[in-house]
Amino acid sequence: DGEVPAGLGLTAAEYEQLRSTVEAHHRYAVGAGQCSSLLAQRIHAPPAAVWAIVRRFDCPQVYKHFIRSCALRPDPEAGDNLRPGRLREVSVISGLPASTSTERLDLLDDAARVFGFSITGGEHRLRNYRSVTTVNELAGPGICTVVLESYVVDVPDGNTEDDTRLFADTVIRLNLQKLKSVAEANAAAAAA
Ligand SMILES: C[C@H](/C=C/[C@]1(O)[C@@]2(C)CO[C@]1(C)CC(=O)C2)CC(=O)O
Repeated sequence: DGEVPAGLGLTAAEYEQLRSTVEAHHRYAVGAGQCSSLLAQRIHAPPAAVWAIVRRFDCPQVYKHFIRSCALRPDPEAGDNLRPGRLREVSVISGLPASTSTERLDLLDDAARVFGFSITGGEHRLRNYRSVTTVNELAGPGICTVVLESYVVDVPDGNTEDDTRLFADTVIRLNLQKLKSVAEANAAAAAA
């Protein structure tokens, strides 16, 4: 399908560079009563520097809003290593329709720069939330990294699909903007 998803903020030529990544990592079997979305964030920092932030399953608060604390569940075999299956306990700031979240690391591929996690529990309304984030280099003048983040989630009873997507998209868009700020500030400091 040659179409370019609307609302990504990418040109057709840019999307062509990302199409294989989208098809490999950002496609879901979206069931009845679920919704899914794909967001993109352009970042003027090297992909390796952006990936170094995204890959930190143990401290998402570096680039996410609303998080009060995050603690990895101890894993005697893994120690400090981040590997699929690892769990984290997130607590969020007050004022949201949520208080805690238990999340599982699904994917951490340093070579392909693919990160994925699922929400397995907690006090919130996003059931069966699963997301994948990829960090991609865009060819072209100057350094440009495009982060793609997608998810699939159950639509809670009483909510519409559009409301659920708008809520999750809004949180993710804010997180991606913070990731951009942090990564670009780090790159500027490194260049100084
Ligand atoms: C949408 C998702 C996060 C959602 C939350 O982390 C939570 C799991 C608890 O607080 C939230 C910030 C909002 C909410 O209601 C459910 C984005 C992400 O973590 O990458």
